[in-house]
Amino acid sequence: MSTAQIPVVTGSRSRNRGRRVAVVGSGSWGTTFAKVLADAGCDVTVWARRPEVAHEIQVAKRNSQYLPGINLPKGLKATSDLAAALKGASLVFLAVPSQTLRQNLLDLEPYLDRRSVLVSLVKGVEKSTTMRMSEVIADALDLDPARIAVVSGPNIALEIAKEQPTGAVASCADLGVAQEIATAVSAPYFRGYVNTDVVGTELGGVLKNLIALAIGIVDGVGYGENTKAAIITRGLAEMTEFAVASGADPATLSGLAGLGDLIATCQSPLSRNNTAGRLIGQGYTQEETREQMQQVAEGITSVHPVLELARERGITMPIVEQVQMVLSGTMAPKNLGPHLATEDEVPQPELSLGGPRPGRLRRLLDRLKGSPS
Ligand SMILES: NC(=O)C1=CN([C@@H]2O[C@H](COP(=O)(O)OP(=O)(O)OC[C@H]3O[C@@H](n4cnc5c(N)ncnc54)[C@H](O)[C@@H]3O)[C@@H](O)[C@H]2O)C=CC1
Ligand SMILES: O=C(CO)COP(=O)(O)O
Repeated sequence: MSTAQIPVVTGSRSRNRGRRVAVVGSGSWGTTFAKVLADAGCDVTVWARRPEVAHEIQVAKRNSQYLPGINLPKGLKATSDLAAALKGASLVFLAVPSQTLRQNLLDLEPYLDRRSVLVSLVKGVEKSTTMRMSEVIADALDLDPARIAVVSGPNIALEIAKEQPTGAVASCADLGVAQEIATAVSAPYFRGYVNTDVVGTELGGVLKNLIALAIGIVDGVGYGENTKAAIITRGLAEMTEFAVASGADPATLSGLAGLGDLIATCQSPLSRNNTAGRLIGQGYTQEETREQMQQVAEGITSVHPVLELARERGITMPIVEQVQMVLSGTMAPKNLGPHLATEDEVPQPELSLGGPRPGRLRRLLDRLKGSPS
């Protein structure tokens, strides 16, 4: 079993009794995820970099900067002391910006229990190395793959903080560990699914941000639903081809961590990537957009490394390339469109389907298996 998404029974409160977990990062996702874990019955401590944020969560059960109006569970604990946060935690969920993760890992290493599992909730790649977050964890801490996992899905933080139902995929090379994580996160309004395709699950979250930037850009220009539907459909094809060329199972990209997250992020005005794209489409510069955004928009940092990896893997990503051109100011936002083929690409009959290209995927899979294409 590599990619089938197996739901884990909800209502796991009793199964999670006494399960100590930590969440590193107290922005919108770290705080929301800590609430999910607490509502699933886990004993949760969230680590905040800023003592005043830890104090507000611990005492007032609020995080007014990132989740205004949300009451956090009574039992949720918070601290700015990493050692205290990690003490006894069997699962350590990481919800910090992708570019700071490596340093955060080095900071937490001295306090990490040898048996605890590190679970990335982060949807970016490290710019300086082009590594996915699970690769950064392995590289920084030299851990066995069975101790590294990811959780990803259609998870707009504020909606989940309001207990609107959704789910996510917990993925680990060790299926038993993935099941344990899915049980830990299964709250009444949040369902955990499992697979062992870490690459596909993780890349779904990274790549949908780039397509959401494109959607925001054309939204900012004023284009309507046809353009957006075409970008989403062709975007999924680009995501799938890139992921498969990276070793993922194509089925993962059709699931919650791929298509599911793509839909949520492209449709929601709450998405930071979508919002950043919209500002750029409206004519703000990248610098002005960064200044206006109070939160992390991972896609902006991921565009360059993803295109670098695509080139290495012989993949064309026309939409992502256009996003890069708009961001760098070499293409006007109004010219971004779902151009189906670059000039040197002769459309094959299968392109007329407009969706993922089965022939191309088969050739990519053959190439990875070492079969003649
Ligand atoms: N917000 C959401 O809906 C979701 C976010 N994610 C992912 O979660 C990750 C974290 O994003 P958010 O919580 O949304 O971001 P955010 O912008 O809401 O919060 C970022 C947090 O990181 C902290 N931070 C900044 N520099 C830091 C450093 N050097 N060390 C430690 N912490 C630092 C900030 O103080 C803040 O608490 C991102 O990769 C994002 O893609 C994943 C799913 C949903
Ligand atoms: O990953 C997310 C939803 O699943 C959040 O997307 P944004 O980072 O664009 O807000």
